[in-house]
Amino acid sequence: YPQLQNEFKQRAVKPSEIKGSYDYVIIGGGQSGLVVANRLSEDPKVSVLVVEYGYFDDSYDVLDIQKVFRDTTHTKYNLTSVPQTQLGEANQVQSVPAAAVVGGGSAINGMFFNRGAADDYDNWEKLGNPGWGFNGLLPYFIKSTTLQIPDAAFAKEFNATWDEKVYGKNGPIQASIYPVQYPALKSVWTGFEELGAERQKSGDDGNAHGLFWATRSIDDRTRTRSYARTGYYAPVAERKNLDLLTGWRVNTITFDKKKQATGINMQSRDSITDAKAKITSIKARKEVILAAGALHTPQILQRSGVGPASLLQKANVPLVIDLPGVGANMQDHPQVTMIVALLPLSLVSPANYTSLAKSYLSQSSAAYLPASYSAATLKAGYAKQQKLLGSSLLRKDNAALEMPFAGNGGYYLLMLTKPVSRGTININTSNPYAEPLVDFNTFGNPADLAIAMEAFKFGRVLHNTKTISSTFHPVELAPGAQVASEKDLEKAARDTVVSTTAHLSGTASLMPRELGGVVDTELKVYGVKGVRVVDASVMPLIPGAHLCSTVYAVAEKAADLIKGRK
Ligand SMILES: Cc1cc2nc3c(=O)[nH]c(=O)nc-3n(C[C@H](O)[C@H](O)[C@H](O)COP(=O)(O)OP(=O)(O)OC[C@H]3O[C@@H](n4cnc5c(N)ncnc54)[C@H](O)[C@@H]3O)c2cc1C
Repeated sequence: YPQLQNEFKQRAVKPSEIKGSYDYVIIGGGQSGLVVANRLSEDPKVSVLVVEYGYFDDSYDVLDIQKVFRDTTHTKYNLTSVPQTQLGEANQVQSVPAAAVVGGGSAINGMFFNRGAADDYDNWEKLGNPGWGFNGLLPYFIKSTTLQIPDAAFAKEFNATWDEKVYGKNGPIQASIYPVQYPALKSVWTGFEELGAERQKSGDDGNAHGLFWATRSIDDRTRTRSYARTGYYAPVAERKNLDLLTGWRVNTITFDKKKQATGINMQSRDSITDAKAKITSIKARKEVILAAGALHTPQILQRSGVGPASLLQKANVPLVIDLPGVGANMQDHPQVTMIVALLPLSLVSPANYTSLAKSYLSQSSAAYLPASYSAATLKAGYAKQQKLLGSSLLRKDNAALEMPFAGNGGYYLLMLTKPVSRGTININTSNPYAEPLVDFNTFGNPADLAIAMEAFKFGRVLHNTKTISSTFHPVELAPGAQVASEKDLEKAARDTVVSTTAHLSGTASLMPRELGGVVDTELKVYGVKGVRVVDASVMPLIPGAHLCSTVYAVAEKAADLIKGRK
């Protein structure tokens, strides 16, 4: 790839070159961290340090879209969840995917690049966050992207459509409709239509329901990955006011007596097992910005004394501010596999959807929350979420299930897009420097289990449509036709559910403090000064989409807020 050399441009600072203070210190050079670093350093008078635990990965495999699921163990954290006793015995401990590399999740993800329905983001606004609905985010979805129009012959053959208005023309991330498709895709499409799924011009204009062409974060000119490093970092790597330090871990944010953040403590990654390792302090003259992802942002806050008081007491961490929401409200998209359409619950389960949604709405709101959600604020926040989610489940223009389809006749991923169970990410109280304890609490709320069982049944209905059955003659390999009774379907769901689609979110939520929120509408952490969160942790409700596109929009909006442009 000689033509791609520029994509790997870098100016890695050596530890000895690091200055003692910067205007902004960004924790994490992953996806959101690089967006904010780029935008803040546009002003040459402003100095920015990014501290990233991972390293640059200059392997061309990163860019090669055929290597999308290559072995990335060297660019990931290696951890598993706590046992989830509500799941099948062999399925309780699950891996927790999280990137550790410059570019973060955007460097290793599957390059699905879609947005949730307008209703998903409007729910953020309805939780008490003016400016954070779909219309408030749309300018940032546009700013972060460039749409690459597919070849006309391809578009005609596959009837591919899109809405140019909702993408940018010069945004850093290339969004394309991938023009290499199996011809049999058309038959899968027809099968969905037989069941009443509606074709949309686009899913990214707020209409993410029914059938539509989703974009991928792929630069179609070179058929390579377009990600935060190529789009946001490489073009500005030479800026002298932007330092990126790799292979270092931020331990804590430091505060003065007035709870004003003063900077960070950090140590080199190769010293983290050494109890006597040298700790380096860096001052932040203006702000410390957390972009460490939904897994580590709550851990760093808790380690710094910002989090649930009882947890911090157990861990012997001196309390700066009691914020029960740090590490709570954790959401991901669980998936059950039966070996893209975004389907409203009414389509997945025409006979039962009203009763499913109503039975969820009639639950006592605190009934299925994790035991650690003792704070009244967390319960109040979930009660408000329950009303919004319940009514979204009843809507016909919002989806409860995602089924991406490729047209190769198999492999249906059934992803629950509106999980109602809530998990936690907390520091390990016996060692806050070990990896955090992740409890997805998948199916903690029986409403998620009920929807997963309906998803299995829907897959069978789809296989039996005239077009799909006659084109593919599908044979169900898993869970298998013998799994028919409600009891067996429930067991299959518990035994096979995958807790994550690598969409960890919500652990430092954008919500009013009295609803268990952690950051305000300017993404400032409640109760302290000079700390913001700009990553996937702030999403108060997980949108019904893969998260990358929303992370770019949130980080772009965050950068404007920090610069004082609203
Ligand atoms: C395997 C995988 C597949 C995915 N597939 C898709 C997909 O196909 N489509 C899609 O839309 N989304 C996908 N996602 C989700 C999406 O990529 C993420 O939601 C998004 O990248 C998260 O961005 P972020 O900025 O919140 O965190 P990240 O990009 O994870 O950035 C956090 C960074 O902080 C660093 N860090 C953490 N702790 C510290 C510390 N103490 N000190 C210094 N640095 C630290 C980490 O090393 C990391 O680089 C996938 C994610 C993964 C992991």
